[in-house]
Amino acid sequence: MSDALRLVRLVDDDEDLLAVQVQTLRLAGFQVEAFGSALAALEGMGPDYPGVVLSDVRMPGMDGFELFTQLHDRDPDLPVILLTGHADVPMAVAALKQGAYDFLSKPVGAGTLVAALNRACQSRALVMENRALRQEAQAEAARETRLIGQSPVMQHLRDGIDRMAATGGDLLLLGASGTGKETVARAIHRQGPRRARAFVHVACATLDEARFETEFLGSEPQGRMARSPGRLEKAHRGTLYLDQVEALAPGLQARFLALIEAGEFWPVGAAAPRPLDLQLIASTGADLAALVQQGGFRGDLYYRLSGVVLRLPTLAERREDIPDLFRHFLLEACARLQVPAAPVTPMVKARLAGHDWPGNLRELRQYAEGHALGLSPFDGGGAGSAARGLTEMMAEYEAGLIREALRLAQGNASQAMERLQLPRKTFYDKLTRHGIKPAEFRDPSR
Ligand SMILES: Nc1ncnc2c1ncn2[C@@H]1O[C@H](COP(=O)(O)OP(=O)(O)OP(=O)(O)O)[C@@H](O)[C@H]1O
Repeated sequence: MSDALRLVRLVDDDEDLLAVQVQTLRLAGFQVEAFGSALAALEGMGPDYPGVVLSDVRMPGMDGFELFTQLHDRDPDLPVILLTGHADVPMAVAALKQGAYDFLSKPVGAGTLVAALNRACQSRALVMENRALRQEAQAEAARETRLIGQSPVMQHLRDGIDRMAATGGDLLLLGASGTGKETVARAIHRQGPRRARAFVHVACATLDEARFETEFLGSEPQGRMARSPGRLEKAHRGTLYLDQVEALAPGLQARFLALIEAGEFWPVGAAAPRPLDLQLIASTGADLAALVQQGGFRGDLYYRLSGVVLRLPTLAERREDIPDLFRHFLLEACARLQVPAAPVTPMVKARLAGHDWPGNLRELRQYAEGHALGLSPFDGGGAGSAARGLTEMMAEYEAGLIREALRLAQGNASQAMERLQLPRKTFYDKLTRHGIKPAEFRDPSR
């Protein structure tokens, strides 16, 4: 049997029979939870129970049929197998019609029992997997973000996304905080052949040895019988996204490298490892090559991860996308917060043009949200207006116009000056005051 969890909740008021069945099933490799009454077996059973139920029908108090009915109400997909004596067959047939998985007539041989439970566990595993995928797809749809932006750097990035989705190769995403690394990783996953499988996000900064074992590998926590699949297993056939890979502790860097080099993982309940099949996307805002030089990151892992690198531009490198992005975030915020669409005032435009947006898309998104709530200047006297005076806003607007002129002139200062109709000295004074360097607007490929 493949990846199915072989977990059985066994219910029988006959202690001797229960003991025999427990032994038979444990020998056959099942994890067994034994209960002497239906009431006890019902305890803690919710729709997320990953196993199956095998119950005797005839029991004092609540009988097996009633137990099945109650379980069926909680989760109609839960496989319940009933063990019946000769006289109970009509009742068992009625239970089948109402959705019981199967019934077995006593006395039942070990082979029949094990085969029926194996089938039930397989069916349960399929249901649980489908539910998990559906949930993931719903969450994905809720998170789904259209990649906004028509700037050349963004077009270039889109080509990279298309290529990576088509090849399914491993990839390193380089970009400052908030430039959209995770969004791009999700876009690659969504466009690629693994879209029906999971996209698993791993925040490397939160991983320590213990969490690597339990949460990532899914190893057995002390004293617990059931192993649950770790994030690695969940990413099998899907995409594994290693966020802030530079934050991976040195010991974990070594373990991680060994794992991807070996290309194997242990699924829950499996007797042997399986070949690991996933698209690995790592992201970093750090200069990993420099970290390697300084001994802060393993060179071998760096080379393994950085075969293909996509660099995400900062917002300052694609200022022409800012108005579209802002409108997108604003509409999204107004819909989410259920407030009327906020107008884009001249002061907002000035801020969009003048500010440097060091926090990139995340900062722009927050600003849009603040504007939707009336917190930006002159939108109703919120926090923003108190913090920023007219002089500051004018300076920002001015800086924005100068940048725009330099961009249109591709860094040529004389042309920019002409556009702005400014004398040379005034122009250069303003550049100094705003810390603007024309060279940054030149096209490096020319
Ligand atoms: N091209 C895009 N178009 C529209 N929205 C985007 C785009 N890229 C990113 N976003 C949005 O910008 C915000 C930041 O993006 P994301 O979380 O992907 O950045 P990140 O680089 O992974 O950030 P960090 O390094 O801080 O984790 C998110 O709200 C995301 O939905």
